[in-house]
Amino acid sequence: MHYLVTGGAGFVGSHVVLALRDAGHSVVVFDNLSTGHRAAVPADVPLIVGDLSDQALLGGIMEHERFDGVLHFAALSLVGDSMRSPFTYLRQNYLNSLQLIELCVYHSIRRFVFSSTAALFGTPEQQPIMEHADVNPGSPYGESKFLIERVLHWSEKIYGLHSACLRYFNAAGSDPMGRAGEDHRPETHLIPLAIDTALGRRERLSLFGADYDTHDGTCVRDYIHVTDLAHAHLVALEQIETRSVTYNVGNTTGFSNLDVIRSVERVTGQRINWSWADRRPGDPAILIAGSQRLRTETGWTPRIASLDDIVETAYRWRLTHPEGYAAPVPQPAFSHETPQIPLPPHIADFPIPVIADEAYRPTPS
Ligand SMILES: O=c1ccn([C@@H]2O[C@H](COP(=O)(O)OP(=O)(O)O[C@H]3O[C@H](CO)[C@H](O)[C@H](O)[C@H]3O)[C@@H](O)[C@H]2O)c(=O)[nH]1
Repeated sequence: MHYLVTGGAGFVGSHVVLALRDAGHSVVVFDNLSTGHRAAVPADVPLIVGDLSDQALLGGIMEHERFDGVLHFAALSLVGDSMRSPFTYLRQNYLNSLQLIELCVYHSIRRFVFSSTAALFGTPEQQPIMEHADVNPGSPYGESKFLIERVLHWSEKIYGLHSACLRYFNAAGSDPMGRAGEDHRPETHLIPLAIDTALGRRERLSLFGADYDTHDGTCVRDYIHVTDLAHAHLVALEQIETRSVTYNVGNTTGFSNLDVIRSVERVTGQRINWSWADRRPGDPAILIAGSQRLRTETGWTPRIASLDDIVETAYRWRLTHPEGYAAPVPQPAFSHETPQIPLPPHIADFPIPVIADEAYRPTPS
């Protein structure tokens, strides 16, 4: 199959690109490199550097290439950030995705995999959180993802676009073969920050909130290895041959922030210098996945399930990539410059399709 992967230079997207290629699929990555890295895209995978808001460019690419499906990762993804910049999150995540989905329908692309989030559940009473739990986003980030799920719901009902909404819990770790890793700038996620503190690359780690209603007062999260998460995309693609699905993707085990600190200390053999800080706005106390639907319907199961093993892969990547993707990564002589696939000469003038809904309807076969 031939897939377009938006945000394929980012943390989760780049691991999914590897999984797709390992499974024998061909991939084109579309990324504006605002948070992703050119070096995170394998050298023989075409990378088109462009922004999701550039409908003309996306439309031109879809006109030129026949994609069997789109996997959509490009998004702003920080809960705390979204509390400070709600409109930016809603506009960029929701509007850009809406346009992308419209383009998919217009170009008769039949499969769409969407990186959704546990953040759309807010602060649920019941843990683990099942797929049918009430949606009540606790942040504009979670809300923006839920709005896109609704667009996909109607896109299937009216136009037959099959989609998988994968609600990620906390993606962590790195490719066990060392081909990709986590490199956010600035880094805001607990595990890489704790590792960098253990390595002496950061002076101190702040732990946000000591008074949550959890076993030790710190937030509890369900950490899912990014390669297991990537495999969930492969099995989801099989499912959406015939229908749309929504899955929670997690390990079904919760670890507190203090548990994470202890795990990083075990794996690295170093004490972590940390101190308490105020709660971070938008953080729910506990998020633990009920992933039963994904497991029973697809047979998927996490292979790197222990927290120490997850941390170990992240640690190994950091040791070999102390500067993340900024360090020189050996590249073959053939290097990709934008755009990687030949685009039609009239690309810049490609008309933005503003078309009556009727035009989208698949012709009855
Ligand atoms: O310096 C830090 C950084 C984080 N934390 C805490 O560590 C926990 C995990 O925080 P992360 O930033 O690592 O991850 P989040 O749970 O905020 O968010 C992640 O998981 C979410 C779903 O649960 C979304 O998918 C989101 O995009 C993704 O970043 C939270 O309690 C957070 O407050 C700290 O105490 N100190």
